[in-house]
Amino acid sequence: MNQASLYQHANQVQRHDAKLILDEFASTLQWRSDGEDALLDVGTGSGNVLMDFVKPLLPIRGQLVGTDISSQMVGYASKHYQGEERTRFQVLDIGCERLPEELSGRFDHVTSFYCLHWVQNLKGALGNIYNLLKPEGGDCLLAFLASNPVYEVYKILKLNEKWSAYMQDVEQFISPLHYSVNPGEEFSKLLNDVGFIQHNVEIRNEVFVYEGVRTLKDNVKAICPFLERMPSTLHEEFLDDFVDIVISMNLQQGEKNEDQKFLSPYKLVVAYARKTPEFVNKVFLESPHQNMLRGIN
Ligand SMILES: C[S@@+](CC[C@H](N)C(=O)[O-])C[C@H]1O[C@@H](n2cnc3c(N)ncnc32)[C@H](O)[C@@H]1O
Ligand SMILES: CC(C)=CCC/C(C)=C/CC/C(C)=C/C(=O)O
Repeated sequence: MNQASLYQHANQVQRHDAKLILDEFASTLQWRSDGEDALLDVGTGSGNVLMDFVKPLLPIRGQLVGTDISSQMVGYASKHYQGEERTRFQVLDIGCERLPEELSGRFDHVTSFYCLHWVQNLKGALGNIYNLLKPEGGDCLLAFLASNPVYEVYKILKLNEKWSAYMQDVEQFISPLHYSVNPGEEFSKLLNDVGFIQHNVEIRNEVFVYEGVRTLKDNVKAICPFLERMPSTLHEEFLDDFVDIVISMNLQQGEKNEDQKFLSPYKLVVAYARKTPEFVNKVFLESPHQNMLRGIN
């Protein structure tokens, strides 16, 4: 996905989920007492989630780094938010073999919203998130799709000879947890494997309602990796076929008029993890969030 301005204007579900999760975890994140927190966001995209919902939580002297694998996204965010103090954007593939020196071990917090389902090497990405945090401790808040009906729609579209040539590698764009029978347990194990000793992982069953066919198509256009491979003259036909499959999956409500809605039931992984036990022990003694801590492994 490289269409930053499309994404910036058609990311209602992503904004909705990030805001809810940040409201919930704002006081669980372990803010420094000196207000000099450094926070790195993974898969920032066009930047509006980071700037609208994460930046307002950061203390006044905090530093923010937005990162993304797409130089187009980074270019858009840098331009759109130029002049924002203590904020910069840089290209980073969170699945990379070796983290850039200037990022490794520098951060108090790592956040990531709606990115990790794009990364097939989830363990490598989590290892990198662990290593982005300072050696003495830090925490991360991660939210991404375990499953979404969009993946089943892609697989059906690939069977159609009109689209199959553009979709040969469809599995590369399906969440690595989509086929998991217990995505929460699988993700907890990965967090453990890379070194996070304390963590809380939840799988949330959500339903998002897209109001009208244009809203659904715009949201698909903003994230669908296959459209940029085909001539733009085919886009509307591809999207029409997409919508027909959604209807055949009984995800439509109402008829072809103003009342037409599309339901998207999906599973969201929401994970909060801290790096060091000493750090956690201190937090356990001080934290008022007893219900949250009961869930920590
Ligand atoms: C759906 S957008 C989410 C953007 C933003 N976090 C939000 O919540 O609106 C996913 C972003 O993850 C980025 N991405 C995909 N694979 C990545 C990787 N391996 N490393 C870093 N970013 C990646 C994409 O380029 C895209 O901008
Ligand atoms: C009804 C139906 C199939 C809706 C799918 C809607 C949609 C655009 C899902 C996108 C999921 C996704 C991969 C989001 C992202 O990465 O931001």
